[in-house]
Amino acid sequence: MTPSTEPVITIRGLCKSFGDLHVLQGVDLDVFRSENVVVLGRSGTGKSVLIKIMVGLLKPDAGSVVVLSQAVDQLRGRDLDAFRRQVGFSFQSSALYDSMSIRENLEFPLVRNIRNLSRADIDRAVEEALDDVGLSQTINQMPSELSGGQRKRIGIARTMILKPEIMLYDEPTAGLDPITCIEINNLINEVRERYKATSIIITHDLTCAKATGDRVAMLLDGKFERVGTFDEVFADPDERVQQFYNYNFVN
Ligand SMILES: Nc1ncnc2c1ncn2[C@@H]1O[C@H](COP(=O)(O)OP(=O)(O)OP(=O)(O)O)[C@@H](O)[C@H]1O
Repeated sequence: MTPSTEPVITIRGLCKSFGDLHVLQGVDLDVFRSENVVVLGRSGTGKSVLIKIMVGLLKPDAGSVVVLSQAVDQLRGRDLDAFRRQVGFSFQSSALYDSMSIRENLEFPLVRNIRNLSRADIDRAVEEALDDVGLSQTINQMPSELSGGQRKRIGIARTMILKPEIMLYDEPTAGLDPITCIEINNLINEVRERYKATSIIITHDLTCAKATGDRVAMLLDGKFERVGTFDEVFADPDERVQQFYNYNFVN
């Protein structure tokens, strides 16, 4: 699928420091509708800070972040709540509630965010979301009974059940075996095909980056100094870029 030329996320001159620690130092990025953009960067380079600013959990020191035509740092109260429903955040830990069954985990965001849903509507949405991730059979199981890969898939289903326009994936393949990683990569691509969602994928896993990213943006010294296709970015002889590549495949 070819992403459109309509930007749904526009970041300009974004800066964020914590005391003397200058984490983001002028980040610029456009993300287009239905595009998968992978954000790469070493630990502590500010990937999570960037995502938190994008969903209004942190305030920038300078610069602008416009998501779905809204200036995120201006949003308050109900507007911020409505905005966050359009942006799904799939956490690294899957963030499932261990004391709830898979059905209850999937019902939770629906009941919390959408009023006046009938029992039949809820059942249909849960069944569809589970079917989308190929785990219909787990509906009455508990999270502890599932594998790490299955929990990740349920986490993605739980985020997708609200049909967000934008998906943010934080380390979607961390801690999974290579075959399960490939399944998750395929699922990320399927989500985009099925829902025309726009996705930002934070990862250290270059196989994931290559498989899912239309473009890759590498955070170096507080900026996206390298943005392009996977092959374009890693063709760069810059030592920092090559080091990132080599450590992924050698160590
Ligand atoms: N609320 C905060 N207060 C102070 N420092 C913070 C805060 N949030 C993040 N930082 C610091 O900002 C830097 C960037 O953190 P961030 O979590 O964005 O890194 P990251 O690139 O996501 O790393 P990783 O790949 O390890 O998850 C870190 O040095 C972190 O300690």
